[in-house]
Amino acid sequence: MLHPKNTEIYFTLNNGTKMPALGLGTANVVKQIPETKQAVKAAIKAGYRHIDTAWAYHCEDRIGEALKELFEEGVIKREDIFITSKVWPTHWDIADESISRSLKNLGVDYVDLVLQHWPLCYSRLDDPDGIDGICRNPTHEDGSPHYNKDGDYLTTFKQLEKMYLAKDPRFKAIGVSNYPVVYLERLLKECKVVPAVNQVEMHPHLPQMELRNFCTNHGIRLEAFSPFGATGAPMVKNALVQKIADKYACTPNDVLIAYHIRQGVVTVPRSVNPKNIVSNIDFIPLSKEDIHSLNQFGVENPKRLVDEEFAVAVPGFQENK
Ligand SMILES: NC(=O)C1=CN([C@@H]2O[C@H](COP(=O)(O)OP(=O)(O)OC[C@H]3O[C@@H](n4cnc5c(N)ncnc54)[C@H](OP(=O)(O)O)[C@@H]3O)[C@@H](O)[C@H]2O)C=CC1
Ligand SMILES: O=C1O[C@H](CO)[C@@H](O)[C@@H]1O
Repeated sequence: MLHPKNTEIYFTLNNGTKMPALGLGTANVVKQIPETKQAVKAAIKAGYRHIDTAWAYHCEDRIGEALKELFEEGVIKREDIFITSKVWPTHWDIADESISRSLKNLGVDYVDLVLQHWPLCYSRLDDPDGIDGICRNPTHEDGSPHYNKDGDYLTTFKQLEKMYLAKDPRFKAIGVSNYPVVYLERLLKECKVVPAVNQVEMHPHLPQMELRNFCTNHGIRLEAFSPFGATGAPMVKNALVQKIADKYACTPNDVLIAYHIRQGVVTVPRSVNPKNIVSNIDFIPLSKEDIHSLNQFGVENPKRLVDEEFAVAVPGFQENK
């Protein structure tokens, strides 16, 4: 039976926007940021039509260079691709400014999706070595996160909602990231717009079953970040994933991507290696039974692999520290 490639699968968001199931992640480690441009060009030429980025990744300008060349070469037009950017906690109360900064760096008039990156409010501290002169992860002298104590994390989404309801042409949809169920419950009580997406860490060690059920019931599309377990791709070495890969004669990465797409979850694996970028396109017809066994593995062995210390204020993070 002929299957589509992962890059040919699209999901519809709650406002009718169509989002490619597979995207290229661009949260590259600092030393690999210069490789972002070639990674984006390789991905687009391989058939990817979705780029996941953020102000905080400090690479939107390099993505912009890649897109400029791809548009000029006639490889793609702006309307052919889906771009996500995100508003970082340093910009919790100036989402408008953050969006404008990202569009300038990307060299585009609009993005398809804007996410509130974290439900947190950081102080905005000057940092000549930071991003746009701002310290990305401000801390107190004791190393604890330098939150803005007067800030309310929901302010950011409320600002996005206000711009969205005013039909701001700079984006098509709005959403959140790293929102636990309890924060989504508050958002749904206080806001009019249901987030189109909630981007969270998901993989067989973190199946997020409660969040998955909640988001499905409320029409919020889940998007899996760190599908391979972040830098070094630790999930690739998982014994159950490797056993299932052997069964389908595919790579563990293929299983880790199909695990999401077969459950209606968008995923955005990161790579700067053109061979890996191409290999992540292969669709695997993962069975319901194999998906269930992967979910059950995580239910029995829950493990957050991207447990950011700066997220200590968010329920569900740093709990085992
Ligand atoms: N909203 C949020 O708070 C967050 C969002 N994200 C988003 O999710 C994206 C992906 O998550 P991320 O944590 O970056 O990492 P991933 O889980 O995607 O893993 C990336 C690693 O996998 C390796 N890899 C990729 N493809 C293959 C392959 N076919 N074979 C072997 N190894 C492979 C990469 O190495 P190589 O480059 O050598 O291929 C890299 O080391 C991010 O880039 C970002 O866009 C991530 C974290 C938080
Ligand atoms: O999106 C993000 O990527 C980095 C690295 O994983 C993380 O700090 C942030 O939430």
